[in-house]
Amino acid sequence: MDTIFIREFRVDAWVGIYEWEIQRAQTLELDIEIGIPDAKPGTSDAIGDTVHYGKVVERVISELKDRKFNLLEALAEHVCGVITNDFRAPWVRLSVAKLGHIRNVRRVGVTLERKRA
Ligand SMILES: Nc1nc2c(c(=O)[nH]1)N=C([C@H](O)[C@@H](O)CO)CN2
Repeated sequence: MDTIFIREFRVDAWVGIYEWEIQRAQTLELDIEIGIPDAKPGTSDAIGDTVHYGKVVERVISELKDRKFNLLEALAEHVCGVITNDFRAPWVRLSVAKLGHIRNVRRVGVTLERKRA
């Protein structure tokens, strides 16, 4: 499957189980791969035949602005749902990382892969 990628996408979000995380938003780093149906946009050359990556970035920022999650898994599930349902992507792989949370570890997080139902 052809894919679109969005890498090292930094976004502020409310996520975590500890008091300091509940009190303030933190910056996460997302890597997103989005399946696109087939080679159609390569031949049609039309933005309407593909997923507009700029719109995905805007939408993810707005989805995470005011929602609160305990777990990265739940946040990632929500974002995968938006991409498969609202952007009609057949497949998505999303990694979400917290930065500098654990000594000696630059990033910790989760990766989810989902297909459109
Ligand atoms: N599998 C997970 N483990 C942990 C998560 C999580 O979202 N998924 N979250 C935390 C805390 O919020 C932590 O990141 C604070 O530093 C711990 N483990």
